[in-house]
Amino acid sequence: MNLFHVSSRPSCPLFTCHATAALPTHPSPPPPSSLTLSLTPSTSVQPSLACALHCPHFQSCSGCTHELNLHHPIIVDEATNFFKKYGVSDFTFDSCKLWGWRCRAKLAVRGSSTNPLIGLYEEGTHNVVDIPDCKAHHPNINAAVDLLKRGITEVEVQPYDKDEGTGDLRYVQMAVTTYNTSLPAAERYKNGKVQVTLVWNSRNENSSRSEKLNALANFLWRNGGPRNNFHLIHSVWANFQTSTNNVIFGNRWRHLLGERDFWEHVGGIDVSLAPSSFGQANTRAFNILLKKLQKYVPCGTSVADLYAGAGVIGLSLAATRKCRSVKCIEINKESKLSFEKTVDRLPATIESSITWHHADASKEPLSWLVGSDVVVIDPPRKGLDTSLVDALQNISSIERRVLSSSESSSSRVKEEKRPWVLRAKEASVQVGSKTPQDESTQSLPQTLIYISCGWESFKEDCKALLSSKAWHLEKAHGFNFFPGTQSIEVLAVFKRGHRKAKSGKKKKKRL
Ligand SMILES: C[S@@+](CC[C@H](N)C(=O)[O-])C[C@H]1O[C@@H](n2cnc3c(N)ncnc32)[C@H](O)[C@@H]1O
Repeated sequence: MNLFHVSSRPSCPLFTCHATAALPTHPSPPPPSSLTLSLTPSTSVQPSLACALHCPHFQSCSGCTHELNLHHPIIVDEATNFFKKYGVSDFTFDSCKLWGWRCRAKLAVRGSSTNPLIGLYEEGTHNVVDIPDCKAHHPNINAAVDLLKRGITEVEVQPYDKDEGTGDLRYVQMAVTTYNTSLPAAERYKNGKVQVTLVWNSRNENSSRSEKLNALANFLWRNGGPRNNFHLIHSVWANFQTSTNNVIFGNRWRHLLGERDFWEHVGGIDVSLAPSSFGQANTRAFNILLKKLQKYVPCGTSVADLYAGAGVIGLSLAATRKCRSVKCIEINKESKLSFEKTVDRLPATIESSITWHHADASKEPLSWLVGSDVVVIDPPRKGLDTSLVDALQNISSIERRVLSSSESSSSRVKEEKRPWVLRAKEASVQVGSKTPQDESTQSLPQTLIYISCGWESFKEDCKALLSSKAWHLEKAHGFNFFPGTQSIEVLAVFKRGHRKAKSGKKKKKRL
């Protein structure tokens, strides 16, 4: 049985752009799969010629909105102009991997047991479009979807019917790990294994139809597990959800088969990601972003990682930048376990004080900023909570107040009494022998690194931060995290205060 669905990569014709990397200047091989473009507003990209999606589901599926020029979403031009207006004229855009980039997909399951449909909703409806040949998916997600469909039919699983609230299988999450050290590095990506989470329409594993769930999991393992020529399935999990709203996952997760731990290697560290934890969909692009990010964090600094998920960003910085301390703040308690596992694999030589806090970054945001030199924020698409924007806008005056009060009260340290702050601190994980720093004597961040997946909200937040004059923009980079769409990931570096005038010797005027 051939489980490996191989899609032929579309050939990519020559395009024109101003690039820092050496680009072909004459008709020659296709461009590398990843390019860093240093863009000026005059950058020209020939419209219809450049790298195209070539996906049979384009227009029926709502996943991709753009078919041409995957390497250069139109929004990049807008971003280039935006950053130029705010003093950054060397915005770069990394086109990353254009096809087969999605390593994490949440797909709806509908239809019937003899004709299951697995895919995304048609725009503006709850009709599911089957997308077996999706060009954005890692090819092994498509192979696992194919296997799952066969299992649904063989085991006679009823896909969910939203109108009636009947059926068993509602959604499936597929996550690919591309980290297998038993293979040469060049072979690892394409041989990624898939962690499958079946979202089952029952309260728990004791429901009358859980026999079907186990039979489906066994089918996947028998036909895609380690005993097959091609080992496709990493593990099978169940999530139980009976709610009638649109929330995909319920609160109950069960590991059914295969390896419990799911490892990926990004930003220089091994990262554990449970299916319940947030994970970036584009593993390769995320790795490129993390490497860029590391350059902006001086060695030995203290970092606050807000909206941290399983702490991948903070822990990658702890390892590569030898941070004095790293503090991760995340609202989803499910990410805690993955954080702890990742920490267990960090090199023993790391001496940072590392903590993870189950907390809402919008409540008392200042309490998370105090004591850090660098704050990294990576919010969901809707952008920053107003309370955090306020704290960042007023950071200079707050700092003056904090410093003067700590001077006047010299060694008197105010006891923390606010219950929500105390609760969040209690719910924290502390790693390493070093105790967290005494925050009462510390200053506030001088560097703010904003990682954004929502361009519209980023622009608003950025304007608000700059209007306060507390920050200026120093650098900005874009990454093609979602080729085929008009969304890009942005990494923007802000520094405190006014931009320093460029030092250059002015020629003396002759009198
Ligand atoms: C875009 S993800 C980034 C996660 C992480 N930085 C990473 O790259 O893996 C945003 C994260 O913010 C978390 N989040 C959302 N609202 C939050 C809040 N008010 N306080 C803290 N975390 C929040 C989400 O649960 C999610 O894990």
